[in-house]
Amino acid sequence: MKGDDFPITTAEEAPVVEVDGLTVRYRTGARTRHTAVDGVSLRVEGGEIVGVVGESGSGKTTLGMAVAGLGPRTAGEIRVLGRDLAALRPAELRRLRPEVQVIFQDPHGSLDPRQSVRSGLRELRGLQPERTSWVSDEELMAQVRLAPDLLGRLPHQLSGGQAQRVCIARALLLRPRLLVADEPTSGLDVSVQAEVLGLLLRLRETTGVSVLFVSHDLSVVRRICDRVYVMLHGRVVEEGPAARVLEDPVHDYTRRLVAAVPGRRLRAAHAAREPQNTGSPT
Ligand SMILES: Nc1ncnc2c1ncn2[C@@H]1O[C@H](COP(=O)(O)OP(=O)(O)OP(=O)(O)O)[C@@H](O)[C@H]1O
Repeated sequence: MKGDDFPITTAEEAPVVEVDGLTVRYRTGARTRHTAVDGVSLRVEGGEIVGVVGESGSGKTTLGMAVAGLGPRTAGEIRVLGRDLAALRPAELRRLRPEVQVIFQDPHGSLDPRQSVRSGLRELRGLQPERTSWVSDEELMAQVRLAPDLLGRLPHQLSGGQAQRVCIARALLLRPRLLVADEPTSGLDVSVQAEVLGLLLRLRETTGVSVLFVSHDLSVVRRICDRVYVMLHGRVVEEGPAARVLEDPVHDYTRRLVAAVPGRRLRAAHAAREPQNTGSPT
């Protein structure tokens, strides 16, 4: 089999991502290591939105970056569409890489400040011409509910919400099976946050994309996630359907996290699980 031509297992056949016993240790000095992720196992099925929650420093970002193939892995296995990332040859890895795209907290920081939206998309198309030919720039903008005249703008001419939608559009252009979204709405106003969450839910319906949603905000997680993993000191201490975990937590730590959320916000998030108003182009 040619290295760049192996068949990628479809989401129907294998989970989009399976993580088994993942451990990540950072070197913190000549003789010291910090274990940021400690034997974590998780899976994300096709079309699922799966949350990873926990306090600051619990290892969420480290886990998300390892799943995206962008961060270190000390031990354990990460399988994307049934393929063990560590066992792939470079050409196979290059082929698999676009299947997982990342959206970060700071959309402006993720965009090249000198590039208009359109020239940024052009550059991505140049890198992956076959994978990106399925959609025009204008259609892509419509998918993320952005007006086409924003294509000519530079990042600093976009609001935070618009810039995050551009980042989502850039990720979608590559037709990924998984979005790793690391606190994607944390820097946004509440109403803009709701629009971006609504957009992610709608994209899941229209494209079948799965999302690994990293967040410390339980009301946001309750609003969009099907299942959730709760992390403490690098370990998963509780997992299950988001409704069960956040409304009837078993682990003391999860109880404390839930208790810290003003009651009204979790109830509002519960109500917001109903059909979304994703807003019109902005
Ligand atoms: N490059 C690094 N070198 C050393 N330690 C690191 C490094 N990156 C992260 N850490 C440590 O690993 C632990 C997990 O960090 P991580 O960023 O994954 O947590 P997090 O749950 O995403 O936190 P936050 O919500 O604040 O982003 C923390 O104790 C952090 O200080």
